[in-house]
Amino acid sequence: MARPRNRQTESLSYKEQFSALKNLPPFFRLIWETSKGMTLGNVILRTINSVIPLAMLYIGKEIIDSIIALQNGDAVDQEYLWIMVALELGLAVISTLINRAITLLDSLLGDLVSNRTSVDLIRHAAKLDLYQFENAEFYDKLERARRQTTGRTILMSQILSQFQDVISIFFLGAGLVVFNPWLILLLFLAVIPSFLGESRFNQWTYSLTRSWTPERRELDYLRYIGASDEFAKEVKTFNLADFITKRFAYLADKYYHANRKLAVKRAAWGSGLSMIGTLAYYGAYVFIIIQTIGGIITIGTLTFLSGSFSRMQSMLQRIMSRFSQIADSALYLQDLFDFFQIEPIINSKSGAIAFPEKIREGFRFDNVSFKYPGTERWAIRNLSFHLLPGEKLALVGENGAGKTTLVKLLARLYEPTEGAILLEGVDLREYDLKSLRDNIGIIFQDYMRFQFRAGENIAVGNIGMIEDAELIETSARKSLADTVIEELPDRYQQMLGRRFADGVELSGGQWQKIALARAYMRDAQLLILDEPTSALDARAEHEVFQRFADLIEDKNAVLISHRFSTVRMADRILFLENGQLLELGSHEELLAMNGKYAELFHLQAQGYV
Ligand SMILES: Nc1ncnc2c1ncn2[C@@H]1O[C@H](COP(=O)(O)OP(=O)(O)OP(=O)(O)O)[C@@H](O)[C@H]1O
Repeated sequence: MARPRNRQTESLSYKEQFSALKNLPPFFRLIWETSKGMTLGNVILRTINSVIPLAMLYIGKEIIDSIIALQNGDAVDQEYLWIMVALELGLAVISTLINRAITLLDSLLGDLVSNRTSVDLIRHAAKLDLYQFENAEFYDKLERARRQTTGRTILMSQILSQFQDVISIFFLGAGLVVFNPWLILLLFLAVIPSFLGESRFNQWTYSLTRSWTPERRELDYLRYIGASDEFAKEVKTFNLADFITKRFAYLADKYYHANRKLAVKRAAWGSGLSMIGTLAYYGAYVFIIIQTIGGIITIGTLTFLSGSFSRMQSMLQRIMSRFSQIADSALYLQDLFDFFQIEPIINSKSGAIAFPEKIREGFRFDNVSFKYPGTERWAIRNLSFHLLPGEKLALVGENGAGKTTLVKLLARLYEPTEGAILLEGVDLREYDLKSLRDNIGIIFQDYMRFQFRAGENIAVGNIGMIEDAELIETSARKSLADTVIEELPDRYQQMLGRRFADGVELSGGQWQKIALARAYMRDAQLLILDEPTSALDARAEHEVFQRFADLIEDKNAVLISHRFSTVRMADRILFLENGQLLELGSHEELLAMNGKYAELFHLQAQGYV
């Protein structure tokens, strides 16, 4: 059972927390660029709203003083009083409307920002290298970044509210200073302990959440396998529900306890520290009452001052605790920006050359060796061979021999650790990556079954041509997927898979025919089929490959198959063992050699393999 690893539990320093604020300007830029109009509208409305509290308090003071003057007979004209009441009503109405508009803008803008971040995240992830996806640390980063795409709406309104409250407090403070500047000092002293406490706890929470990223990722994974269509079949037949729940409960419980400890501590300290603020308020209140009794200030001023003191106190507390929340969110934001900082290693060089229009010399493996990042074992070792122009080469070898690795190197999904792969005598690394990818089509054994429409599932082979129905249908005919599609109720418009409404599930072999059609969607000069036909019966596979070889004419092809009846159709066969070239030649040549290929061929012919 997975146990929490050694985690870094110490919290971040105040300096680190403050330095995270540097993420706010780029974040604000992101909001601004998402919608200038909404951001501006939001800021204007909040600025107007921030003056309202002071205006309301002042009008309240005038109302009370007017009433008292009328009662005492110091005044007879009620007009001023009613004007003030009407003004207060007007302000209350305006404030309500503005608040509603702000909430609306916040949520709309928040949605747009989160959509935009998600799009950027998908785009950036697609740019990264394949090996980066095979690294757990990378997944943690990706996971943390992914979580930031939706949660940041709150941060946005927090920053804007902060701006609004700071202006409000400035106005309220000005009123208070006129009366007694010491009250302001008292106010600040009262909220500082609570602020420091809050930010300390925020740092602890951040450290805790961060150090638990691998477990939270595992929890998400367990939740997913425990309740998803993809796994339902095996979870049921193997009776895995208990195993998954126990594993989930163990991890979730540990996380809950770690979290609870902190939450309880936070609540206890939080209430103690905010009590100091309450005491300060009542201290100031007593002082103001004494001044009123002494006749130094009017009752209206008393309500104005106590009102503005109390509002300022709660506002200041809010500003301070919100500040630490913002700093905290800014730390999380760091995860998002960190992810965007990760750059792929496999890139086009400046001055990269385009893929040749027609291959004349072919591909040459020049003493190529390759280790997967983070592993010690050579997956490919000292491999040298020449793939001639137009040649159809079959790769054979036992499981784990390195066949898929070889084609991944050929498509530059990875780069050789040693040696080089040359195309037309030039290192593959010198070619423009996009032009290279456009000219190499691969269908992997673990190709994706997209829960899209049938036509779209074929179009993914060359997504730029998704509107070209004729090309999609021709590709389907070439891979024999047309017979599958003809039987679907909505034909090319048929939703595939069971995840969405009216989806139709296909058999393994039917899916493979659809996936194979992707290879025909683009005019690639090198086509690679990495066992995408394993679910077809031997006759169908033979037919598919025969058609494939005929249809691609003079283009290069690399085929991987465990069926010798298919393999023998290739011009030459490369036999790999432990990443090394064991035998290379035509079917007849290899049989004559009477080596490993011949041995396996005869075994299969007799029905033993
Ligand atoms: N992403 C990876 N990270 C680390 N090692 C890997 C990775 N993919 C494959 N390997 C290792 O590299 C070796 C070659 O694997 P490869 O997938 O190329 O074999 P294969 O010949 O295609 O096998 P099969 O016939 O089973 O598809 C294996 O030992 C495998 O464990």
